Amino acid sequence: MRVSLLQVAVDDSERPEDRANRVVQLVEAERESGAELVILPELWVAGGFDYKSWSDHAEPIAASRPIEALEKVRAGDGASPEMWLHFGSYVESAPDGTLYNTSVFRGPGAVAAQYRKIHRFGFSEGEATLMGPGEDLVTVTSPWGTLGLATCYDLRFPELFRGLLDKGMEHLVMCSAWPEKRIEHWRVLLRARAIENQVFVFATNCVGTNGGVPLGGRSAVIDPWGNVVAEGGGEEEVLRVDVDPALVAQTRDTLPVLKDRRLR
Ligand SMILES: NC(=O)CCC(=O)C(=O)O
Repeated sequence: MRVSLLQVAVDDSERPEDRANRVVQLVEAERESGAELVILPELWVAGGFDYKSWSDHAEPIAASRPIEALEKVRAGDGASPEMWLHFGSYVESAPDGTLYNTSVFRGPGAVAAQYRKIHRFGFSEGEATLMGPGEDLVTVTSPWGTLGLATCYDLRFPELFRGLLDKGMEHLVMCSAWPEKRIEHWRVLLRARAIENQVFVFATNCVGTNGGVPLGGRSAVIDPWGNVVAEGGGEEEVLRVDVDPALVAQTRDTLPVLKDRRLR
């Protein structure tokens, strides 16, 4: 399973359209490198903390130009296999006008999923006041096993991941815009979610300064035993890993703690 995590710089100094064009090229390069699954971060076009611009970027998922451009790269020209792509998340405008922080995931053929972030960050401002909460847990069936989707602040709510586990999750795919200030929480919680659910965690964060908030990077791949397979630094970069998805079943057989769960 060859996975690429694109730790994108989402700087206030770069125009979102320029960033979108740049990221399409980065994804193209991952396709050429042989990646099977590519994962982008949270709100990488509009910016996770540039709240004031969100209404300018809000649109239905079906009308998003960055998604349309990335979909062409994902699907390819038919000469090589279609990729699996987590497009990151976007400011979705729903038909009733509500905004959501919505992740888009697509794979070969008809594989398509959308996840509206359930836990909104910001307390009395930002996402918590400007966006609606998602209601549904989302999993995707893949050749490597069942993928569970989650976004950033969700990481602090372990019951969400138990819910995904009960839906068959074997690998967790996360997109984030997690600030540098609390990056040690991110690092600990990613490992905790991997260990307690015995899953691979593939978590892509942003870097750069967005809405004046420095973002922390440290995108990571954690195996089901809790080992850090790869971890990013604090600059834009691509993490490329080749992992064996069978490690999930092996870990669950070796240390069958999930069979001892008593409360559901
Ligand atoms: N974009 C987010 O959800 C940020 C979450 C965060 O900063 C935190 O949980 O701390």
